[in-house]
Amino acid sequence: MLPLLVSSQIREADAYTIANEPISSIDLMERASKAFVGWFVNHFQDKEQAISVYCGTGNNGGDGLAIARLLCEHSFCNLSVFVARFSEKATANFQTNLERLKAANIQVNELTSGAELPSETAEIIIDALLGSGLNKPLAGDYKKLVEHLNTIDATKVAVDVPTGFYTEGDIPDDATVLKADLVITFQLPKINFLLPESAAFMHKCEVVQIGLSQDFLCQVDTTYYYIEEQDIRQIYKARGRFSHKGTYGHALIIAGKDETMGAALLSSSACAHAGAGLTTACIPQRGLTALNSYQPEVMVVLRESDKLPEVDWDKFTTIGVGPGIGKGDDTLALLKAISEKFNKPIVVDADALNVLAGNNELLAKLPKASVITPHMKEFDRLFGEHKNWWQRLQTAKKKAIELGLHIILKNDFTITAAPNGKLYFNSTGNPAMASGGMGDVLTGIITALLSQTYSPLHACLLGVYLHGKAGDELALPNRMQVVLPGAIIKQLPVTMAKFNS
Ligand SMILES: NC(=O)C1=CN([C@@H]2O[C@H](COP(=O)(O)OP(=O)(O)OC[C@H]3O[C@@H](n4cnc5c(N)ncnc54)[C@H](O)[C@@H]3O)[C@@H](O)[C@H]2O)[C@@H](O)CC1
Ligand SMILES: Nc1ncnc2c1ncn2[C@@H]1O[C@H](COP(=O)(O)OP(=O)(O)O)[C@@H](O)[C@H]1O
Ligand SMILES: [K+]
Repeated sequence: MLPLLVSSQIREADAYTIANEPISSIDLMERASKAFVGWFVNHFQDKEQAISVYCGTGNNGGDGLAIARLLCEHSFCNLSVFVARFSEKATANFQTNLERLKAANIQVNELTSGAELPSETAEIIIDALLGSGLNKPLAGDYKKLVEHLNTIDATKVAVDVPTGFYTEGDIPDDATVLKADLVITFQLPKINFLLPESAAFMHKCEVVQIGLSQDFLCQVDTTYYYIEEQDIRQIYKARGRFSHKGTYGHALIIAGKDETMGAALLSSSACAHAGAGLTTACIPQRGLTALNSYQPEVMVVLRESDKLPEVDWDKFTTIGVGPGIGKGDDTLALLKAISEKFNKPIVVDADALNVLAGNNELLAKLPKASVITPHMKEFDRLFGEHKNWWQRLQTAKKKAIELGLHIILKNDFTITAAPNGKLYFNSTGNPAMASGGMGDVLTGIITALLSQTYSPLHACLLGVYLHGKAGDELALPNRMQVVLPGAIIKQLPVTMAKFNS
């Protein structure tokens, strides 16, 4: 899995690579700039297009100058280069690249403090003003320049980080940030790129490799990881010969009420499709016919509204509870019964979470290492209002450790917070999946994986990945705007089949 680093660790990774590869700092910058240009020339093929490159005087600016020189070498010669001379400071690599640019006879325009900003007609603006070295909100000349660039109707491509964007931590509400159409970032996505607040400042992000030390990246101590297909391949277990339904456990889905029976159908159907050996749904009588016709493979334990269902708890490998179950006292009674009678990890979602929000002491009594799957609103109901996603990450980490639970915070890049204090970002899923019932399917999948004796952490990582991957396989090739939960369910065995080799 990819470790995600905060900016101080990125600097350490640069320094470690320079010292141990070894490679000089200027050559590392050249490599980064070549990686940027390599991606750029493959995707922007019109060499006549007017391009303006705006450079600061730090290393991000140094990249910008090197990029301008390399683009010229690739025959992009309708180039204008601007250096923002807003401070006396300049890094040695910036200086070297300025000299190289001048030696290549490329003209540089200097923008000085307070001077009038250039009128801009370029079709592409490359932003190399500030990168991961940002240490305070933009103010004064930088702020003015970025505000000016934001008014210009051009395609904006940021080098590494959009100027003014905080790569980790809180992004102030009133921050001035360059609005990039595309960010070509070095080596690793930056943590805040994966949070919804970034949407206002970047439309798309591409990661290019610059060869930072793998030794460093393998041993770095970080909280944040990005899960990729190769990690899932290691987690996924193909079915063995001589296995039978007993091998894959018996999952109990407790869900549904009259008005929201669909949630029970979706989660129990997803559970069966994701490979539980047996699936039983605990639902009200009124849902029986619907369930039998929708998914005849699923068995039933009936539930009356004012009475605890008669469940032979020991019979089940795991439980998924909550989708469409309602927020009544009967849900509370059920959760209490589960916490007293069941001691293997379970999945708790939706209304069951809303009931827990009013009965926080019960959260600590859930079976050890259980999984809760809140979306943002459910998360805030459980743990209090948060002003942004960075704060939610910190709470998720703290609560996962404190409660000994796995917290799946659902989002574009769904985050699993584990009791080991680590946060894992998922890399699959797309906006076509933003439709009601999608979370119910996820609950069914994770319950099925627990039933198949995946560890709770692996069940979370694999479940979230497969759910998003099924959605990607359906939506992306056909540019579909909407994929319904039922379609994801049907796709699951196909998605899983690809991991069987
Ligand atoms: N050898 C290396 O260290 C490499 C660095 N790279 C580039 O270097 C960048 C980081 O470079 P730097 O650390 O020089 O930092 P930046 O170029 O991001 O910033 C330059 C300086 O601006 C000042 N600054 C910060 N916030 C400011 C603000 N709000 N207003 C005005 N000035 C402000 C700081 O003193 C900072 O050091 C990366 O984003 C990447 O583009 C790449 O070339 C890869 C290799
Ligand atoms: N834009 C998106 N990108 C990736 N995944 C998404 C997106 N929108 C929704 N999803 C996924 O769909 C699911 C929605 O869950 P939830 O909000 O609980 O739905 P519901 O309550 O309707 O069942 C989550 O797993 C979420 O990650
Ligand atoms: K930048």
